[in-house]
Amino acid sequence: MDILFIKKLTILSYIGIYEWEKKHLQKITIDIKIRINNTKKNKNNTKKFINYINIVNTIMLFMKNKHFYLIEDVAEKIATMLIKKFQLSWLQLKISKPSAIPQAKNVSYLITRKYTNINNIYNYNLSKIKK
Ligand SMILES: Nc1nc2c(c(=O)[nH]1)N=C([C@H](O)[C@@H](O)CO)CN2
Repeated sequence: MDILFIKKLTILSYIGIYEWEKKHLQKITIDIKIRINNTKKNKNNTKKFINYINIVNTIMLFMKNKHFYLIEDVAEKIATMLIKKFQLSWLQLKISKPSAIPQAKNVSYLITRKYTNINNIYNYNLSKIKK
């Protein structure tokens, strides 16, 4: 099994449950591990690949100018979006908020998600075509 690993993608975002956190940018970091099936080839017999720059740009665009309450929400939303958009079979995503607890170096939320429901993928693609 191969893994594409993006480590400590750093983003300034509006995140937190308190009122002041809606207007105050805070640093979060994201670690993502993506399972890669390296045996797949396309019609021209060349290897398919997941462009990690596209993954990063998708996350940055998603986070831009939005407020999220919980790090749990951000993890779930990004994981769902990446699985659907890039048709990933498995990913692990860790989101960290280093400034959250003064007495702790970091606080993180770690999730592992699989691509399980093909209907969701079709719905997603369809909704994009309709726009
Ligand atoms: N389980 C969680 N607990 C808390 C979160 C969170 O995202 N998930 N967030 C906060 C505050 O926003 C805190 O980070 C402010 O510094 C508190 N608890």
